[in-house]
Amino acid sequence: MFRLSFQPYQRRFKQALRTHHGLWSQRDGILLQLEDERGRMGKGEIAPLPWFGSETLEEALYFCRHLPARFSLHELEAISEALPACQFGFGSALESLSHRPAASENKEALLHSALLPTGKAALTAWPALWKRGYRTYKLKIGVSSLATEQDLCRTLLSELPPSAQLRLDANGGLDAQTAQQWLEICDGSRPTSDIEYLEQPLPVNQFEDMLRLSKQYTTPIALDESVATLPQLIHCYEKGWPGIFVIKPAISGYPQQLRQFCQTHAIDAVFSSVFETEIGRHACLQLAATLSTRAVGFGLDHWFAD
Ligand SMILES: O=C(O)CCC(=O)C1=CC=C[C@@H](O)[C@@H]1C(=O)O
Ligand SMILES: [Mg+2]
Repeated sequence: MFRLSFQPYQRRFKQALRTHHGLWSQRDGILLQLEDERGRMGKGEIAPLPWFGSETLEEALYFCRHLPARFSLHELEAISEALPACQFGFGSALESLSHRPAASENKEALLHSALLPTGKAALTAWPALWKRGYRTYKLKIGVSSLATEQDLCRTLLSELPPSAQLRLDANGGLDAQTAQQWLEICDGSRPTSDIEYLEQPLPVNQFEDMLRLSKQYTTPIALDESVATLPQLIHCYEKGWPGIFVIKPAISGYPQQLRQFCQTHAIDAVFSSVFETEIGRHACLQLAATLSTRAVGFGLDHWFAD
């Protein structure tokens, strides 16, 4: 049997993150601790991202508040699929309690990608991140006009050193025509271009259009919102998605199930943060270290006040 203690937290961003979903200025989450009958303790984090399809913070708090004072492993392993952030938080706490040390020594070998501020601020932000060792950057698009963002992207690519890689993330904010225009530019600048991939160009309900585009252009397309939870990821895999899968472990569901799927299916995965704290980040990077070779999207500490 287990007992739970938990604490909601808030982390304000230094500057609001502007994406096609809107403005996001504060990360709200829950830190939890499990204790078993042998006195072993395990820490976990619940970091919901409702606009990606996870539960809300309120739903996660309701779940935590309504667990009995002592509960069984069965109850821990039977959390609803409607609560993927809770599944991750309790699943990773269980792993840390039983000291399931995944290949954490690889964590240090991970390459990291830094999320740039949206718009022209990206041009002044990347040099300091370069000095800190980042060689992969992500730029949000699908927020301003196509012409404005394409000019910005061209300027950024002209400034970045040749060894840098750039990821473009539309958060589903393009339509088929503008996605095609972006892919023309991306393909047109290959092979010298540093554009690694175009992330979630179209809304989740346009899978077939993204599948068609993935066959028409060389630049890889990465699904993110479309594969936010493990059931969604499996669904897109079974529909034959040939491209990259962006995995946000903290909202994907049980880490055990995610590990199992990725170990048995050779998918091209990029592990990505949801701006969680060090507790959730540690659990996510333990997964990334053994399941992907691409830079991980956890270069976010510059988004928070020191
Ligand atoms: O993946 C990364 O490189 C950093 C994390 C990141 O970009 C995101 C985290 C959470 C919500 C989103 O706005 C955004 C994304 O779409 O990937
Ligand atoms: Mg994304």
